[in-house]
Amino acid sequence: MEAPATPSRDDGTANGVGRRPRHAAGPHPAPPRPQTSWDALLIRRTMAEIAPLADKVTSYFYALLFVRHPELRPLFPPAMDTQRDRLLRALLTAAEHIDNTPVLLDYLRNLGRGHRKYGTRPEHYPAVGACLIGALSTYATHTWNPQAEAAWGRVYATISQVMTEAAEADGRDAPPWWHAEVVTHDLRTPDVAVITLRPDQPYPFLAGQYASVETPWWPRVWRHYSFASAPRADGLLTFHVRAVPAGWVSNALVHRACPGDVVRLGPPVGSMNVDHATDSGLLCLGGGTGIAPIKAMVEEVAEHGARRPVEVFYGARHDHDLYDIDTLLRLRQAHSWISVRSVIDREDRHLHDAVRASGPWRDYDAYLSGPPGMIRSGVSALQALGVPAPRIRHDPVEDLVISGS
Ligand SMILES: NC(=O)C1=CN([C@@H]2O[C@H](COP(=O)(O)OP(=O)(O)OC[C@H]3O[C@@H](n4cnc5c(N)ncnc54)[C@H](O)[C@@H]3O)[C@@H](O)[C@H]2O)C=CC1
Repeated sequence: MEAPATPSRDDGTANGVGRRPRHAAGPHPAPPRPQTSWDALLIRRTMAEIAPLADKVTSYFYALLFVRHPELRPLFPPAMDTQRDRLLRALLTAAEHIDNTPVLLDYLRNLGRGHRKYGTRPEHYPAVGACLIGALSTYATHTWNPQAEAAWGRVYATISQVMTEAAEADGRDAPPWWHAEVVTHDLRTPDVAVITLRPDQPYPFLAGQYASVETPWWPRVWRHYSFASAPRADGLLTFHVRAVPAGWVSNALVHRACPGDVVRLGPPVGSMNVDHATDSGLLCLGGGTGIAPIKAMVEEVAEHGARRPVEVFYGARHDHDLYDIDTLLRLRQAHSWISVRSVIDREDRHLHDAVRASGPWRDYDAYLSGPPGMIRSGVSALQALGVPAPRIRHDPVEDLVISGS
């Protein structure tokens, strides 16, 4: 059901799909899962049947949509390859969380808000819903029946209602997108740029969040990047971008963008934020350009004024990949309670090994940001050290799996 171009991060192993609701495992444990409803069972049955045919279902869905509604084609990016994966992911997400109302609502509201920048309007939803049901009924030949169709109809009606209401409410006090001018472009390595932008109007966000970015060279192709600084008094925003092979947006931002160019930004999203209600220590693992939100959060803690232990582990494959170490070292110099350790890959020692060796970390809130493999190995190392899962926070790993384009 996910309509136009949901952004993906393409600086590395991109996060190719709409962010899933299982946001940063936060300090609050997830509520117990309610009993599975009949609709949820029917939805999951369909999903299980179409899972092996995902490619066919998504191609058929888009073919139906563009044949029946050619006026919607311009809302989507010129190349639909990455887009194809997103549809199924959004469906799986909705299906997976259908009985977990607060989580699903949060996800759908963000999705609705995020869709404003694509030009999605309320009247587009029934068109998408009819084509979705058309595609599912064509491929879920064993499980499709009137009950399944009714269940999908109800669920889709809820999804579209929540999304349109959220978009409408957001429209009362926020623009659908922001224009932002490149103010500085600093090529720190042959493929990593630190870019500073000046939005055309105030852009409120929290350290740890991210935004989707569209360049003028690839209209309607959006990618996620995290804010690399805490909110600043001058309103400027900073992003770290690595140009990845065949990464449209990342290559444009790293190798083409110059001061004076104007990009578009979607609204801020993400819930990997610092909890200022506690004074627990922060254990931060940043790998490669994943250091961006970690730096933003450390700056925020510093600005907040409370002295709490902050232990940063900055992982990189080679020395020259530690492109932002000087900034972190300056922060450490200014605040005695911040510690910064860089960890260069060795055959027998990676970032998670270094973190494990310096444990136990049981009393810390852990924040991880970087490639999916790093997040997974970091999380298992921390869990093995006894850090409770609710204290381990990161953006959803599933979103980091699909490569950007
Ligand atoms: N640019 C941004 O704003 C943000 C980027 N990210 C993500 O961070 C990643 C950064 O990519 P690169 O800079 O190319 O990082 P990279 O591939 O150079 O790796 C950085 C660190 O992660 C470790 N690592 C990589 N793969 C691993 C694996 N399979 N198992 C264990 N450790 C592993 C490396 O050892 C190294 O310490 C991308 O996936 C990007 O999507 C995440 C948040 C923000």
